[in-house]
Amino acid sequence: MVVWVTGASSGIGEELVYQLSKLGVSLVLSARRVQELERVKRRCLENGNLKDKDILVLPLDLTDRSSHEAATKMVLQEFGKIDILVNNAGRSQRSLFVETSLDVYKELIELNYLGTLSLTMCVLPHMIERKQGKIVTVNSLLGIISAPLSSGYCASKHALRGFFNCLRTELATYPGIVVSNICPGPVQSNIVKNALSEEVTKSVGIDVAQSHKMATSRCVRLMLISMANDLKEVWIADHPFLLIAYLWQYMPTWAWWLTNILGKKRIENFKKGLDADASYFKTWKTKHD
Ligand SMILES: NC(=O)c1ccc[n+]([C@@H]2O[C@H](COP(=O)([O-])OP(=O)(O)OC[C@H]3O[C@@H](n4cnc5c(N)ncnc54)[C@H](O)[C@@H]3O)[C@@H](O)[C@H]2O)c1
Repeated sequence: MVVWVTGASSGIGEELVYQLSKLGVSLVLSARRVQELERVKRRCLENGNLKDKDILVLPLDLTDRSSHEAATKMVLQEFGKIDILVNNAGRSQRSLFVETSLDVYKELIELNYLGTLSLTMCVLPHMIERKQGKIVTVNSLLGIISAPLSSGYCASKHALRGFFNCLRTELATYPGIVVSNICPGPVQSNIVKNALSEEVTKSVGIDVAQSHKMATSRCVRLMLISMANDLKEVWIADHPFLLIAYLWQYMPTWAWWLTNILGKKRIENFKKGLDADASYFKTWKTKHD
């Protein structure tokens, strides 16, 4: 199998290629920083069952849509096929709408939404020709629910979920092509550190507490099980996050009431310069450890 993973230089994407390398699939590692991708490749070779020729480092900026066709051709030249495209690259947001430049919203849509669509558009004709393949998109619980300080991120992830649910129905005549939305809750990674803030040139930039988040390895293991079983949508989270997602799905009026209460605290923390999530989840975790 040939698996192409975007955002393979960090977090969920990085862990995903480590676990995939142990399964003996050929890998294409994409992100913007070639040095980081080379580091990840070296670790895949050290820990996995792959040889140098089985891993292609392919630098790619998801927002540079004009480069996506050539990148796809390069993968096909190298391996002759693409079995799975994992649309994983993305950025989050930590800022209030009233304080945020419209450019931040544009960037989140360009990267998380249009960049993902563009790469999918390049790869899909090849899957249609072979009548098989998997398009796996790392969405988020924030593609289902919404939380304050992430309005642009939520919008981009909701858009992605709507798009891929629609694409799946357009591909109904190709039952060998699987379209899968993976929706994790909080997972340990650099997502908050790399999140956009009020200006497009400004990211959060600091390490935040991660102990209330799911271990990256656990999230990726559950992703792989979902992929192996062709699941169409997967919610990967512990409680209370999973419970909140169920509330949003089945009892939205209650969910909005609860989100207003929790959200108020989140905004307070943010305004004090604290990590928006850590303080109240720390209390919850201590009670339940
Ligand atoms: N960590 C979480 O809590 C969490 C929860 C739900 C969903 N997600 C989603 O998981 C995916 C991976 O995020 P992560 O948590 O590993 O964060 P991360 O910041 O550790 O990794 C993000 C990856 O995307 C890449 N990337 C960013 N901008 C890019 C661009 N313009 N072109 C190409 N690559 C680019 C980064 O280089 C990095 O490799 C994202 O789509 C994110 O929305 C994360």
